[in-house]
Amino acid sequence: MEKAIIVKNVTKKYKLYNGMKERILDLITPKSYGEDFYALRNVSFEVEKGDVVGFLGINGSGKSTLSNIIAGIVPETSGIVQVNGDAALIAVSAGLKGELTGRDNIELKCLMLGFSKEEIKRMEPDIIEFSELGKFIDQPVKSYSSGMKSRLGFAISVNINPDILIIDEALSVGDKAFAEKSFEKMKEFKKQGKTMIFVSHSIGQMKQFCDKILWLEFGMVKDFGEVNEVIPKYEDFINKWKKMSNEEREHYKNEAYKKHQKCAN
Ligand SMILES: Nc1ncnc2c1ncn2[C@@H]1O[C@H](COP(=O)(O)OP(=O)(O)OP(=O)(O)O)[C@@H](O)[C@H]1O
Repeated sequence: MEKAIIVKNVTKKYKLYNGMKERILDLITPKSYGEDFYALRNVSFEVEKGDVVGFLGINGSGKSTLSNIIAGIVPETSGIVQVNGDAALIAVSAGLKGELTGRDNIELKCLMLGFSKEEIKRMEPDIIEFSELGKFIDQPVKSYSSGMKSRLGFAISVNINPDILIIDEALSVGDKAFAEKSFEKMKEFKKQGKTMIFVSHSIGQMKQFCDKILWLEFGMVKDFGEVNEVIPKYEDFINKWKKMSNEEREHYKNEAYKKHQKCAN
């Protein structure tokens, strides 16, 4: 099978600073200040062409970090990321410039992706229609609600028709009607055999839409496999997690981060 995405031993390290002073001191004497924080640790998985893979995990598990790395927006600290084709990320307001109008953002994003002015003029009416922004298309994006930004981002990304589509929580901010229309569009793409990554907290949508699930837990791969195998395990975990006290959750989290160290050694 042809691979669309190969992720091998990917780690993303951030520095956490205790206040502005530490941040500035670290700029002067790099690596002396701040605490290392691993948003992802040794993440490996492969996506076959035409597969729809859902990223699942509780808040802060690294789903958006990994999506951004695959989309080429955030650099990995180490490891290998191979993406075979154009990848477009649809995330809440990803890549939109607030000072520019919606229409200018369409042009800018399409130009950056290598479309000619003529091609953009041809695509523009479909993008505007899909976005349902009406006259707001000529207003600066900074005046848009998060739902409006998400609609514009979604409309641009689906109309440029990329090989790989990465949808990060973009359906959760729009209204129900727009989310349903977008979900239908995604199903259409799936039928066409497009490769997709879908980040959502909606297990129902995952079951309907995804072939495989990557379950991330505190930056590490907890499981990767067929939807029917991984989702029941995730649901069991969520039920346990819901019943845990704050102390129990903290303990669970600390144990997970200890595993980080082990897998790095
Ligand atoms: N620029 C940054 N600097 C420091 N830490 C960061 C940065 N970006 C993300 N993180 C941390 O990395 C971890 C993973 O974040 P990420 O947004 O990828 O998680 P997520 O699974 O998408 O969460 P959610 O479900 O809440 O959207 C979090 O602990 C977050 O605080």
